[in-house]
Amino acid sequence: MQDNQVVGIGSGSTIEYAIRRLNERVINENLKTICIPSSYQALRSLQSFESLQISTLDRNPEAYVAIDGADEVDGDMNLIKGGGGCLTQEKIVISCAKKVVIIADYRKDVQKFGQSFNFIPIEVIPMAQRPVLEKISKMFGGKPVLREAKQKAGPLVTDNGNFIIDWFFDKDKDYDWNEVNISLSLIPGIVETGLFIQTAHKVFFGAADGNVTSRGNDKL
Ligand SMILES: O=C[C@H](O)[C@H](O)[C@H](O)COP(=O)(O)O
Repeated sequence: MQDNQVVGIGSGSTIEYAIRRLNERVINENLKTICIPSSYQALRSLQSFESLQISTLDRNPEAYVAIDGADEVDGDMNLIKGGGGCLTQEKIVISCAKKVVIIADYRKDVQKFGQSFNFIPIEVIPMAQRPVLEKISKMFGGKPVLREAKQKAGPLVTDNGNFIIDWFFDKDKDYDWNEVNISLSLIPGIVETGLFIQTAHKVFFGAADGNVTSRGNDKL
Protein backbone atom coordinates (compact mmCIF):
# COMPACT_ATOMS: atom_id res chain seq x y z
CA MET A 1 0.00 0.00 0.00
CA GLN A 2 1.18 3.50 -0.80
CA ASP A 3 0.38 7.00 0.36
CA ASN A 4 -2.77 8.71 -0.90
CA GLN A 5 -4.36 5.60 -2.34
CA VAL A 6 -8.11 5.37 -2.78
CA VAL A 7 -9.49 2.12 -1.35
CA GLY A 8 -13.01 0.76 -1.83
CA ILE A 9 -14.32 -0.85 1.33
CA GLY A 10 -16.86 -3.68 1.17
CA SER A 11 -19.36 -4.90 3.71
CA GLY A 12 -19.94 -7.82 6.05
CA SER A 13 -18.20 -9.25 9.07
CA THR A 14 -14.87 -10.20 7.43
CA ILE A 15 -14.20 -6.72 6.10
CA GLU A 16 -14.09 -5.44 9.68
CA TYR A 17 -10.71 -7.19 10.10
CA ALA A 18 -9.40 -5.51 6.95
CA ILE A 19 -10.55 -2.08 8.12
CA ARG A 20 -8.77 -2.57 11.46
CA ARG A 21 -5.59 -3.69 9.70
CA LEU A 22 -5.79 -0.76 7.28
CA ASN A 23 -6.10 1.61 10.19
CA GLU A 24 -3.02 0.05 11.87
CA ARG A 25 -0.96 0.48 8.72
CA VAL A 26 -2.12 4.05 8.19
CA ILE A 27 -1.03 4.91 11.73
CA ASN A 28 2.20 2.90 11.81
CA GLU A 29 3.41 3.91 8.34
CA ASN A 30 2.07 7.45 8.53
CA LEU A 31 0.01 7.04 5.36
CA LYS A 32 -3.01 8.87 4.06
CA THR A 33 -5.69 6.52 2.77
CA ILE A 34 -8.96 7.59 1.22
CA CYS A 35 -11.74 5.06 1.80
CA ILE A 36 -14.93 4.69 -0.23
CA PRO A 37 -17.54 2.74 1.76
CA SER A 38 -19.95 0.48 -0.11
CA SER A 39 -22.67 0.33 2.53
CA TYR A 40 -23.95 2.13 5.56
CA GLN A 41 -22.28 -0.54 7.68
CA ALA A 42 -18.89 0.16 6.06
CA LEU A 43 -19.41 3.89 6.50
CA ARG A 44 -20.13 3.50 10.22
CA SER A 45 -17.19 1.21 10.69
CA LEU A 46 -14.83 3.63 8.93
CA GLN A 47 -16.17 6.50 11.02
CA SER A 48 -14.93 4.77 14.15
CA PHE A 49 -11.31 5.09 12.94
CA GLU A 50 -10.23 8.72 12.89
CA SER A 51 -7.09 8.04 10.85
CA LEU A 52 -9.02 6.73 7.88
CA GLN A 53 -10.35 9.37 5.51
CA ILE A 54 -13.79 8.78 4.05
CA SER A 55 -14.83 9.85 0.59
CA THR A 56 -17.44 9.16 -2.08
CA LEU A 57 -17.40 8.18 -5.74
CA ASP A 58 -18.53 11.72 -6.55
CA ARG A 59 -15.22 12.95 -5.22
CA ASN A 60 -13.04 9.95 -6.07
CA PRO A 61 -14.59 8.03 -8.97
CA GLU A 62 -11.58 5.71 -9.29
CA ALA A 63 -10.06 3.49 -6.63
CA TYR A 64 -6.68 1.81 -6.67
CA VAL A 65 -8.09 -1.26 -4.96
CA ALA A 66 -11.39 -2.53 -3.56
CA ILE A 67 -11.31 -4.94 -0.62
CA ASP A 68 -14.42 -6.95 0.11
CA GLY A 69 -15.78 -10.19 1.54
CA ALA A 70 -17.81 -12.88 -0.25
CA ASP A 71 -20.36 -15.54 0.58
CA GLU A 72 -18.81 -18.10 -1.77
CA VAL A 73 -15.98 -18.18 -4.32
CA ASP A 74 -16.16 -20.83 -7.08
CA GLY A 75 -13.38 -22.48 -9.05
CA ASP A 76 -13.49 -19.71 -11.68
CA MET A 77 -13.18 -17.02 -8.98
CA ASN A 78 -16.81 -15.99 -9.48
CA LEU A 79 -18.38 -14.71 -6.28
CA ILE A 80 -21.72 -14.83 -4.57
CA LYS A 81 -22.22 -11.67 -2.54
CA GLY A 82 -25.12 -9.96 -0.81
CA GLY A 83 -25.70 -12.26 2.15
CA GLY A 84 -25.81 -9.07 4.19
CA GLY A 85 -27.95 -7.25 1.62
CA CYS A 86 -25.22 -4.89 0.40
CA LEU A 87 -24.50 -6.12 -3.11
CA THR A 88 -25.42 -3.15 -5.32
CA GLN A 89 -23.14 -0.52 -3.83
CA GLU A 90 -20.42 -3.16 -3.53
CA LYS A 91 -20.66 -3.94 -7.24
CA ILE A 92 -20.50 -0.23 -8.08
CA VAL A 93 -17.44 0.38 -5.90
CA ILE A 94 -15.71 -2.75 -7.23
CA SER A 95 -16.40 -1.60 -10.80
CA CYS A 96 -14.46 1.59 -10.04
CA ALA A 97 -11.37 -0.19 -8.70
CA LYS A 98 -8.30 -1.22 -10.67
CA LYS A 99 -7.71 -4.22 -8.39
CA VAL A 100 -10.24 -6.27 -6.49
CA VAL A 101 -9.13 -8.25 -3.45
CA ILE A 102 -11.52 -10.59 -1.66
CA ILE A 103 -11.05 -11.95 1.84
CA ALA A 104 -13.04 -14.90 3.11
CA ASP A 105 -12.82 -17.84 5.43
CA TYR A 106 -11.80 -21.23 4.03
CA ARG A 107 -15.35 -22.64 4.07
CA LYS A 108 -16.28 -20.27 1.24
CA ASP A 109 -13.62 -21.69 -1.07
CA VAL A 110 -15.62 -24.05 -3.32
CA GLN A 111 -15.32 -25.61 -6.75
CA LYS A 112 -19.02 -25.15 -7.55
CA PHE A 113 -21.53 -22.72 -6.03
CA GLY A 114 -23.89 -24.27 -3.52
CA GLN A 115 -21.46 -26.14 -1.30
CA SER A 116 -21.61 -23.75 1.65
CA PHE A 117 -24.06 -21.08 0.48
CA ASN A 118 -27.11 -22.01 -1.54
CA PHE A 119 -28.79 -18.84 -2.78
CA ILE A 120 -28.13 -15.78 -4.93
CA PRO A 121 -29.21 -12.47 -3.36
CA ILE A 122 -30.84 -10.15 -5.89
CA GLU A 123 -31.77 -6.51 -5.21
CA VAL A 124 -35.16 -5.56 -6.63
CA ILE A 125 -37.33 -2.45 -6.87
CA PRO A 126 -40.19 -3.03 -4.37
CA MET A 127 -43.08 -2.70 -6.85
CA ALA A 128 -41.52 -5.36 -9.07
CA GLN A 129 -40.91 -8.03 -6.43
CA ARG A 130 -43.88 -10.30 -7.24
CA PRO A 131 -43.40 -10.46 -11.03
CA VAL A 132 -39.64 -10.82 -10.58
CA LEU A 133 -40.14 -13.74 -8.17
CA GLU A 134 -42.34 -15.46 -10.75
CA LYS A 135 -39.99 -14.77 -13.65
CA ILE A 136 -36.94 -16.13 -11.82
CA SER A 137 -38.81 -19.27 -10.91
CA LYS A 138 -40.02 -19.82 -14.51
CA MET A 139 -36.66 -19.04 -16.10
CA PHE A 140 -34.26 -20.86 -13.80
CA GLY A 141 -36.18 -23.16 -11.44
CA GLY A 142 -35.19 -23.32 -7.78
CA LYS A 143 -37.01 -21.23 -5.21
CA PRO A 144 -36.82 -17.43 -5.09
CA VAL A 145 -38.07 -15.89 -1.83
CA LEU A 146 -38.44 -12.33 -0.64
CA ARG A 147 -36.02 -11.75 2.25
CA GLU A 148 -37.80 -10.84 5.48
CA ALA A 149 -36.34 -8.31 7.89
CA LYS A 150 -35.31 -9.36 11.39
CA GLN A 151 -36.94 -7.48 14.25
CA LYS A 152 -39.06 -5.43 11.82
CA ALA A 153 -42.30 -6.59 10.29
CA GLY A 154 -42.12 -7.05 6.53
CA PRO A 155 -39.36 -7.33 3.95
CA LEU A 156 -35.77 -6.30 4.48
CA VAL A 157 -35.09 -2.85 3.02
CA THR A 158 -31.63 -2.26 1.55
CA ASP A 159 -29.43 0.84 1.90
CA ASN A 160 -30.95 1.90 -1.43
CA GLY A 161 -34.57 1.53 -0.31
CA ASN A 162 -35.13 -1.69 -2.26
CA PHE A 163 -35.99 -5.31 -1.41
CA ILE A 164 -33.85 -8.45 -1.68
CA ILE A 165 -34.95 -11.66 -3.34
CA ASP A 166 -32.92 -14.70 -2.28
CA TRP A 167 -32.98 -17.17 -5.11
CA PHE A 168 -32.34 -20.70 -3.79
CA PHE A 169 -31.01 -22.18 -6.99
CA ASP A 170 -31.19 -25.83 -7.98
CA LYS A 171 -27.91 -27.25 -6.70
CA ASP A 172 -28.09 -30.24 -9.07
CA LYS A 173 -28.14 -28.05 -12.17
CA ASP A 174 -25.00 -26.90 -13.97
CA TYR A 175 -25.65 -23.21 -14.43
CA ASP A 176 -23.62 -20.97 -16.70
CA TRP A 177 -23.37 -18.22 -14.09
CA ASN A 178 -22.32 -15.57 -16.56
CA GLU A 179 -25.43 -16.20 -18.66
CA VAL A 180 -27.64 -16.40 -15.59
CA ASN A 181 -26.26 -13.08 -14.40
CA ILE A 182 -26.90 -11.41 -17.75
CA SER A 183 -30.44 -12.82 -18.01
CA LEU A 184 -31.29 -11.79 -14.45
CA SER A 185 -29.92 -8.29 -15.01
CA LEU A 186 -32.23 -7.88 -18.02
CA ILE A 187 -35.42 -8.50 -16.00
CA PRO A 188 -37.09 -5.14 -15.40
CA GLY A 189 -37.11 -4.36 -11.70
CA ILE A 190 -33.86 -6.15 -10.88
CA VAL A 191 -31.33 -3.56 -9.75
CA GLU A 192 -28.32 -5.86 -9.29
CA THR A 193 -27.52 -9.49 -8.68
CA GLY A 194 -25.20 -10.97 -6.08
CA LEU A 195 -23.31 -12.77 -8.85
CA PHE A 196 -19.92 -11.13 -9.28
CA ILE A 197 -18.56 -12.75 -12.42
CA GLN A 198 -14.81 -12.63 -12.94
CA THR A 199 -14.42 -9.48 -10.91
CA ALA A 200 -11.89 -10.62 -8.29
CA HIS A 201 -8.19 -10.44 -9.07
CA LYS A 202 -7.07 -12.08 -5.86
CA VAL A 203 -8.86 -14.00 -3.11
CA PHE A 204 -7.34 -14.71 0.30
CA PHE A 205 -8.82 -17.52 2.42
CA GLY A 206 -8.20 -17.65 6.14
CA ALA A 207 -7.88 -21.18 7.52
CA ALA A 208 -9.05 -22.31 10.93
CA ASP A 209 -5.43 -22.60 12.13
CA GLY A 210 -4.63 -19.00 11.15
CA ASN A 211 -2.87 -19.83 7.89
CA VAL A 212 -3.82 -18.00 4.73
CA THR A 213 -4.09 -19.44 1.22
CA SER A 214 -4.81 -17.47 -1.91
CA ARG A 215 -5.99 -17.76 -5.48
CA GLY A 216 -5.56 -15.39 -8.38
CA ASN A 217 -2.93 -12.97 -9.58
CA ASP A 218 0.31 -13.44 -7.63
CA LYS A 219 1.54 -9.97 -8.50
CA LEU A 220 -1.11 -8.36 -6.31
O1 LIG B 1 -24.02 -8.17 1.68
C1 LIG B 1 -22.96 -8.50 2.17
C2 LIG B 1 -21.69 -8.58 1.47
O2 LIG B 1 -21.77 -8.96 0.14
C3 LIG B 1 -20.64 -9.37 2.23
O3 LIG B 1 -19.39 -9.01 1.69
C4 LIG B 1 -20.79 -10.88 2.15
O4 LIG B 1 -22.09 -11.25 2.53
C5 LIG B 1 -19.77 -11.59 3.07
O5 LIG B 1 -20.03 -11.24 4.38
P1 LIG B 1 -19.26 -11.86 5.62
O6 LIG B 1 -17.86 -11.39 5.56
O7 LIG B 1 -20.02 -11.36 6.82
O8 LIG B 1 -19.39 -13.35 5.50
